[in-house]
Amino acid sequence: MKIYKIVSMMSGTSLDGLDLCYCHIWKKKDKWEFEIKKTKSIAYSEEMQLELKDSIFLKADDLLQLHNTYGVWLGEQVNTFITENSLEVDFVASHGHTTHHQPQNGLTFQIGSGQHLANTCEIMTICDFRSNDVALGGQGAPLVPIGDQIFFGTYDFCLNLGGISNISFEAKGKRIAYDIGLANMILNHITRKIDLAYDKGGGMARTGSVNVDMLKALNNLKYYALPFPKSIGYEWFVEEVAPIVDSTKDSVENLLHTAVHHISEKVAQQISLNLNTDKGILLVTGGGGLNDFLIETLQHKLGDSIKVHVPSKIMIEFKEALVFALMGVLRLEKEINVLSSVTGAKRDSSSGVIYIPN
Ligand SMILES: Nc1ncnc2c1ncn2[C@@H]1O[C@H](COP(=O)(O)OP(=O)(O)OP(=O)(O)O)[C@@H](O)[C@H]1O
Ligand SMILES: CC(=O)N[C@H]1[C@@H]2OC[C@@H](O2)[C@@H](O)[C@@H]1O[C@H](C)C(=O)O
Repeated sequence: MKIYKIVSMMSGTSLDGLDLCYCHIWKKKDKWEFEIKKTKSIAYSEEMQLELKDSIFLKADDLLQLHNTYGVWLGEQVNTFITENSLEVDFVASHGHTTHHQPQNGLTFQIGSGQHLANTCEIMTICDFRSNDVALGGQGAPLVPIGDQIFFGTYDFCLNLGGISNISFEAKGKRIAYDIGLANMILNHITRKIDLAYDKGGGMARTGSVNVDMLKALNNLKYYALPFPKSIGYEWFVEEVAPIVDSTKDSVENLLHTAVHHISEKVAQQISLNLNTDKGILLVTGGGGLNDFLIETLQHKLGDSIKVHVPSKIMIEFKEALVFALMGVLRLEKEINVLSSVTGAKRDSSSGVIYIPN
């Protein structure tokens, strides 16, 4: 039995940092299985956070430069992670960092040049998992649902509360998934007003109260009324959401409290629309799983028919990185790793570009 040994990396939209995961993945009796062996999170410096956040405004040559230097930086992080833990590695799977995501215009771009990365760590690297699906007319996102199906299929719903919230579930024998909308991106945007990276445990949000006008404006965002397949990027936040938050004159506590109600209301709505059992389990991963106030508010809005399950901190933080490792394995095995039932592409695909160090 072949056991794949992988270092995978994810840099998400909340811009908190880079997640590295070392795992083993193997197939037993036609079923993929995994074990997470080591993990590491590297918080972005304030400078790097700003550089990545503002990358949507860069000129093409500056963006390409960043693509290359960030690729080298990723390779260096792989080297350090391997040395620190004396790891044996077959390949690296890297999501990169999404700077542009406009599937409606036929484009998505994750920086972190695969060739620079592979050359820096001298290990075969698989990355650029989204472009092929967009070329096939799909959203190129979300991609993690293939992992939900293969590794976490016993849950009725899988919810990711990252920078953006997205959900995945089985309906009529098919995996369905889409970005629901806001999550930590809006919460972090609010706390940055007082130079705070995030609201730990939702403690500040808990002490606030709802700003009715802001809640109404957020709930009325056009994206929520669109049918799936659908996905969003940081561009959407800058254009549609930030103006609502920034024009609301209220305390940080009230802004946070309102945003938590909005996030959980939208998630609960999507679940009740797609619930076809009277007792279901919702797996929640992503940093929002560590926001106690958000989880409590969500459970309250969901009522008794769905039990929110928050797994271990490792699973909360590294599930996405783990799934990119699985996607790399599936790519090498020429098995499907992107589902058109989720993205709306012309067909399923085995996506990801393979770079050999040179
Ligand atoms: N203890 C905590 N309490 C409250 N919120 C937290 C806590 N720890 C992390 N978070 C929130 O989770 C965010 C990180 O979440 P995560 O790493 O899942 O996002 P991401 O992977 O960047 O996003 P995406 O999945 O959208 O790409 C942080 O920026 C912060 O807002
Ligand atoms: C384009 C892009 O990077 N999208 C991210 C983002 O962050 C959450 C949500 O929006 C999801 O669609 C996706 O990430 C995860 C890893 C995914 O593809 O499943």
